[in-house]
Amino acid sequence: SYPVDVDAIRADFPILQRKVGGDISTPGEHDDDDTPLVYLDNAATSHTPEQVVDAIVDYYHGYNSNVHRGIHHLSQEASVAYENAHDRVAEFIGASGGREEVVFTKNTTESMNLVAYAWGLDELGPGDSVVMTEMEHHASLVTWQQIAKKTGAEVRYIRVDDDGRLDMEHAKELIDDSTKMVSVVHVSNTLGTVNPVSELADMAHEVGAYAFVDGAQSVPTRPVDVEDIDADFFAFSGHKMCGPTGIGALYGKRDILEEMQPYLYGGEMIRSVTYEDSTWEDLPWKFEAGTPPIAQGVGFAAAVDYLDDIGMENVQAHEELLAEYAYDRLGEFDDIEMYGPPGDDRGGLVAFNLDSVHAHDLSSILNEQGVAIRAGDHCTQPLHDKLGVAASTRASFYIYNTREEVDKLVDAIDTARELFA
Ligand SMILES: Cc1ncc(COP(=O)(O)O)c(CNc2co[nH]c2=O)c1O
Repeated sequence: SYPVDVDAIRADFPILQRKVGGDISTPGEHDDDDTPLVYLDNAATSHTPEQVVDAIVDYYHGYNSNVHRGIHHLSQEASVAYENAHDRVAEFIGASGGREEVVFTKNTTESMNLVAYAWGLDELGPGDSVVMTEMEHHASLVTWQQIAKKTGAEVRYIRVDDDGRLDMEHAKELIDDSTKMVSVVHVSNTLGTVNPVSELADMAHEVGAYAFVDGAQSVPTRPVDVEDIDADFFAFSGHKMCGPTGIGALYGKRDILEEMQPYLYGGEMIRSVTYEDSTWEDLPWKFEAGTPPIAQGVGFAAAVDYLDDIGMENVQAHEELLAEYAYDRLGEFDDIEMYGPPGDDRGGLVAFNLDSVHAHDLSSILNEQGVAIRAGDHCTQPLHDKLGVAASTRASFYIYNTREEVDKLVDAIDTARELFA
């Protein structure tokens, strides 16, 4: 048994019935596919339930229009749906300020860049520091690294110890009076480590710094309350939480967003424009220049409804059950090296390497058996350098995966082991 009704959930995802293995040059044609799909790449992107697809189709069929209160009926319907989607996402993460504290972006990466450009370029300078961790995703690591180069600020990285957890004594050393931003990943998409973001936010606030949490792997997989954590900013993506691609969110405390200047200019984000200057719309529209991802916003809200119906405590329990099961199964083999904390103390993913088989070769062999996992550095290249490996293979689980699919992963690895023996 599982914390969620896996069979009922799987019925909402027709793609899970797919067979694979045929010619990939004809997307959408599957007549020569014959290998059942085992999808274990959810940290890269999750699948999209019928309920979300239907909401997007209903939008295009029923009330497609540009937003921000055109005079005609369709525009007003679309505006209400798009604005309400902001409220729905805000409610999901415990943002009591509602839509004024949730900016829709393209993805987590754009959310990170919005703060780096709209706040970082103005507020950072020589003598300032931005503190991150060694396990950051490139979305934050490269962004703050480059903004620091432009502004003369310094980036610092909290050490990750041998079992994949943060060295909090080192964090205390790095977060000091020079620190203006502490930007940390909540759940590592490579190690599965769950970082103490509330404690790190407190440490940031003690020195007058902001706390930015990268929630791309946490908002989809566990209950998140941004006000409990007391984050000043929180970023996540719709496509990793049953939503469509092309939409993400930046949560920001209202008074901080109010102070920030936009960094993308154009229509929809202005209140008045003359040849000499312009004034800005209210939050969050000030940060949403141009025609926004309207259909994606509707889909994002439908994805939040879908996950809420399952219950995020149940989503978390299911993922952790599968992560622990996978950690135990893979741990049966001496020729498999796993990265990150023990199986009972991690998010729903396991990155590993099989001795003497390069991650890309292993994932190719697994793919031939229908098992979809990720091989590479998972956009955490510096972390892989630190681990002393060029790449790793990563299995990541979600609400529709089962123990049997973990067993299929283990069997497929066995096939690879024999092939390379
Ligand atoms: C922790 C973390 N931060 C940021 C991002 C960036 O999200 P995006 O802007 O929507 O791409 C990802 C996506 N992680 C992955 C995307 O593909 N493989 C992954 O592991 C992530 O896992």
